[in-house]
Amino acid sequence: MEYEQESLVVKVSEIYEKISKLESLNPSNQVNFLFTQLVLSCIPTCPIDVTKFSNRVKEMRSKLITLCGKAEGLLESHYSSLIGSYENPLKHISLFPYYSNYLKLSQLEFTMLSQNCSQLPNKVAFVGSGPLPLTSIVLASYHMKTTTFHNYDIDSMANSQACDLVSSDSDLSKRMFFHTSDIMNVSDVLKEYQVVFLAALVGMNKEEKTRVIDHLAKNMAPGAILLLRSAHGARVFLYPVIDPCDLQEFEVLSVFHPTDDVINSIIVARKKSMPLISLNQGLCSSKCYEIHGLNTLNHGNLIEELTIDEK
Ligand SMILES: C[S@@+](CC[C@H](N)C(=O)[O-])C[C@H]1O[C@@H](n2cnc3c(N)ncnc32)[C@H](O)[C@@H]1O
Repeated sequence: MEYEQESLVVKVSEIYEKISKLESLNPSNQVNFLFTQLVLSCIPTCPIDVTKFSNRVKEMRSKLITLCGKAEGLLESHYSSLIGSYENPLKHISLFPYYSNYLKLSQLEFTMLSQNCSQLPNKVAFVGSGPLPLTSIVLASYHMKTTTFHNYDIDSMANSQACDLVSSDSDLSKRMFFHTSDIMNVSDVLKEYQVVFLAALVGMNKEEKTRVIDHLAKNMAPGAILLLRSAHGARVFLYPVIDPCDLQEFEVLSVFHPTDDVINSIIVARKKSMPLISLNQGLCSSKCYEIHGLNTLNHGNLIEELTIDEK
């Protein structure tokens, strides 16, 4: 393991040790300080191959992702309650400390979607919308003003909080729907959505996430778009990673790895209409492949059309 990766692992491990000893993951100065330190440590986008980690580091990473997921859920629930206490909650949505990150992430996801869809979708699903469904709210408010959003969450409390945020808004209350279910139990209706968004925290490891992806592949309509969140570089310590080869039933259209404070990578893929020999097929044989980026976004970041040289 090169020096840069080694020192990163040491830093992340030290922060993990402190986080794992916290009494509670509810928002507090101490929790916020540690997770801010963790995120800042994981900003570098130096390529990291998680398959090369030792078992000890793999185990630490898996536990850390779970702790991050719990803390993110508690943070979103905390702010959803606070924002929901106002008469017009959506007018106070920017109280969420990472609202500007969601504005950027949603802008990027919309840009990538627009580059791969000939027209705006009428009906989309967001899987893992949570108590503070910011992506759906931002997309519906600023980018997709005629689209209906069907938000799925396994947690009825999360949906109840989310519903409270939009119920007083004359527009979004008619375009945002919330369904309480494990997405693994949702099948036929999935073929009605032209686009399915998959949240980063649905499936807390590659096995769980690929099970969800395979379920979506089985039930989405041919030609429908799957937009999912992954992680790249040091951010692999915060979220599970999905590689193009994990999307065998899809044609991977573009991959985006942010280099700024937007943490998630974005993958846009289209459900294959028929068994095609696709660009991302066969990548499972060798993990060491390069995705060459074309700097086509004026964000100074990389959006990577899939030109993959298999090594
Ligand atoms: C806390 S939100 C965070 C959303 C975050 N912004 C992201 O991109 O992941 C993640 C939500 O996914 C939900 N979730 C996890 N697994 C799920 C599943 N199998 N089906 C439906 N919802 C699920 C959780 O209940 C949680 O509310």
